Amino acid sequence: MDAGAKEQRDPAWWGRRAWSLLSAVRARAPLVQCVTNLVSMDIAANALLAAGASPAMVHSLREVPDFTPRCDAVYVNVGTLSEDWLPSMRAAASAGRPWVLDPVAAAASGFRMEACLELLALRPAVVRGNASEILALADRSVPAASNFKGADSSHESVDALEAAKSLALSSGSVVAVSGAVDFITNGEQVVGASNGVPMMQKITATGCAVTALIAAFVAIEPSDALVAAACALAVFGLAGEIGMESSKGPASLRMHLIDALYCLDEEMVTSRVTIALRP
Ligand SMILES: Nc1ncnc2c1ncn2[C@@H]1O[C@H](COP(=O)(O)OP(=O)(O)O)[C@@H](O)[C@H]1O
Ligand SMILES: Cc1ncsc1CCOP(=O)(O)O
Ligand SMILES: [Mg+2]
Repeated sequence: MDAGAKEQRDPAWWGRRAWSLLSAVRARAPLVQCVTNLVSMDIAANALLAAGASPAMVHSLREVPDFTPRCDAVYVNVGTLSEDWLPSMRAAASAGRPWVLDPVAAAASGFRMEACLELLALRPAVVRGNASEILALADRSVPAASNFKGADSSHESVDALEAAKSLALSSGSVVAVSGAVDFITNGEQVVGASNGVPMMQKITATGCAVTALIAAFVAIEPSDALVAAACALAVFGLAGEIGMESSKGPASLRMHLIDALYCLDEEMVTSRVTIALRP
């Protein structure tokens, strides 16, 4: 990105970009193969459908050669990793389609960390995790931290910003750290997306669902994964904000977030998406 391009990327530019990518998802309904965890399957598929994409939860190794090449993007998520599924993840990630990785609870075990690092070496377009996951991946270790919370983060997204940058440089992938502010970086530029509500952390697999949405946006914009990831995170966060207006707690937010994602219009997206290039 040259200096001229940077200057054009004001908040209004991001709003228009988010709307154009969401509109393209709706128009083209990209097919997204999801090799994802058992907890997330329902919300990830429903989030993709509400946004206009076509989800397919296909994880048999024997189906990858026929199915994956016909997909517009692949989503790999290690949340309920088992030895049986790892070969499918490897194969789907290696099928030549743009793909994204969600390293759920990367520090849960040596097995999971090794699997994440092996998958990362297959060059996802984007890796999206919470702060604890990105810190662990960047460190390539399973720390004996007393505050380890499994799939939940025990850090703020800003705590993982430097780790995200170094992980992006070492892996060649765009790295997105979610949280109160979502940071998205290719190691050089950093973009912050500030949409969302804290209650989203109280719904299981919202992180998994937003990573699925990133895959749909990457299917539309494979040559600019940084922009695709930032816009997907902001759009999902905005759906959370609008959904929260009618919600009493996590269960109703889950429903209203999906409805809001489906109902987003140009005015809402261009006026409320909050994305900015960080200095
Ligand atoms: N404190 C917060 N304020 C606003 N949005 C948040 C907050 N924490 C998380 N989110 C949003 O919730 C979604 C899931 O993020 P996160 O909880 O970090 O992931 P995970 O579920 O993988 O731990 C993202 O869209 C993120 O932007
Ligand atoms: C609770 C849980 N356990 C294994 S996968 C999973 C879901 C994690 O979802 P998220 O990373 O979006 O919180
Ligand atoms: Mg997660």
